[in-house]
Amino acid sequence: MLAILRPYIALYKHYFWQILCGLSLALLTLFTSVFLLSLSGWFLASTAVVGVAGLYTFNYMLPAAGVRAAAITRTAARYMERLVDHNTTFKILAYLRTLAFRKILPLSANQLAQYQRADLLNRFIVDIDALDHLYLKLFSPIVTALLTIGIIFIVLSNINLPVALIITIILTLTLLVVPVIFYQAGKELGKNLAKQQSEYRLLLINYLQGQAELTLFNAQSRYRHKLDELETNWLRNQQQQSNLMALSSALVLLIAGFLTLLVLWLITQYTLSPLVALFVFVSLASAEILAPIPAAFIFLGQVLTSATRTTAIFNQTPDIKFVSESESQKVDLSSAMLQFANINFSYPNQPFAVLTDFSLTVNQDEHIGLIGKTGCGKSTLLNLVNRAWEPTSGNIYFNGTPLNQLDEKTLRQAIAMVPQVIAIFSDTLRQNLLIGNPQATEQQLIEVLKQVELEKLLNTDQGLNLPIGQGGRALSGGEIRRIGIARALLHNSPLILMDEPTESLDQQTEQQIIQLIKQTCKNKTLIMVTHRLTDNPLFDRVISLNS
Ligand SMILES: Nc1ncnc2c1ncn2[C@@H]1O[C@H](COP(=O)(O)OP(=O)(O)OP(=O)(O)O)[C@@H](O)[C@H]1O
Repeated sequence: MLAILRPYIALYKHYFWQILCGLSLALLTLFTSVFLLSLSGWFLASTAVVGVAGLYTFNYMLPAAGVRAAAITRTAARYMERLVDHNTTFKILAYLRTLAFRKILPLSANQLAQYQRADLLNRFIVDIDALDHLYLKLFSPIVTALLTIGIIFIVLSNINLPVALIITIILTLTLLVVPVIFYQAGKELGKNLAKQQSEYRLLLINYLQGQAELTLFNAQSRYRHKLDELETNWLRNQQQQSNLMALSSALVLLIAGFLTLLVLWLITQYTLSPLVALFVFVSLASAEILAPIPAAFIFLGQVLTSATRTTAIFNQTPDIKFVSESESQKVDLSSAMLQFANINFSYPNQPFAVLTDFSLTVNQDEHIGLIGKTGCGKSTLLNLVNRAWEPTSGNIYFNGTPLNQLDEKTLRQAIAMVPQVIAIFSDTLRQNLLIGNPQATEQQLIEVLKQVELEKLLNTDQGLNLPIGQGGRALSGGEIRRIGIARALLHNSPLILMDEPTESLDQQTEQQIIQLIKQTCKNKTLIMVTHRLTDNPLFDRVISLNS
């Protein structure tokens, strides 16, 4: 268990002072609680003893002021403790989330393919969120309770060692044994809850994304039934978890009550010093010290599952490694010549080779059309140039330098890609274009929109700030391709890769796009995957991958 949590606990050293401050405030809160209880108890008992006779002789003011001061200090300290602890937790979560993002980004398509998108999102949000229990509900209360018990023992042992020992032993045993019982009782439940939460999100996201199809095929209710079933089970488990938590609080209260009775009995039995009455209040307050801990252990199963799932992401090392900028070979980026030398490639766990001993030289400013039967490996070839995948053997050279000796920035500068499916982000037209080149000026953006014949998108009051994508202005298939081409043009790289840019377009739009590519790629090297021989006039050479 510790091995799973160690990497996350190790993070706490970066937040040492904040954690120390949080712990001190937690201690202050607990001690003012004990003090408040003791003083109020004493005050009530004393006023009862002196009765009306003490109206003019008993000093009511000082203890009353003490009670008020303790109550205010307790509230303020609790508030400050929550503020500091939550701040620390948010900082830790922010660090973990940034780390997870940094780990996910360089993973290859193959590595990411093992996760469903919704599952990845789940790990990123829910699992990392669950780790906040670790500090807020486990680490901080346990350390505070241990310190409090230690300090209570030191103070009480000076008054009466045997009773102090009895209280300390009972509190320590409760701290050690009760959480273990509740951890065991809640372990499976926690695992199931983490799993069910993740499954529910996955199913819900699929349901929402595929709602149009589900409605068209009248399959909504069947899918909904699955979702409802999962939700019912999930709620049942949540209810069981709440029952366990209630049971843990009841048990802790019972132990605190028992301890109080025991101390009272000891005082009356052995007529101990009146100061020992303080022990009664400590026993009463012990419920506050211990109560959060068994409940936290019920969540431990969930935290462990989330930690395991998060660590699985953190431990992935990218399949494809880029050399650093300082190690990178310098290449000329004003033009592009590409050589494929004896490339062999097969996808992991696939029995057949997609490319076998493939060699080709694409000269500077040459336009190559890649054709071949569906599934023969055309898109794969472009992805090898992009280094989304690595050839099993053989090398690809850009202007004479092997691709794997270029750092990522240089490679991305060298290549612009128009993929088969172009992502339109739910953002403004401007931001969607700036993906191609964040430094592009307003004038360049307008110019490129004219080049790809999309200037009509500027005919609104919003201009480049027109929202597009989900929730914004809808774009036709041809317009989306043009946005893809516009991004590639803005990128201004010497090599352009296009994966079926005219696929599923009508003949007229297809011809317009071909003309557009012809014009805009005049002084660039182009490799374009196509199924259509009508694209032929665009190419200097057509390469068939079938042969
Ligand atoms: N990630 C992957 N894992 C395993 N096999 C894959 C993967 N991607 C593609 N393939 C397989 O590799 C082969 C080549 O795929 P690729 O997409 O390169 O073909 P293509 O020639 O571009 O096809 P199309 O013309 O239909 O787009 C196909 O048999 C495909 O099923």
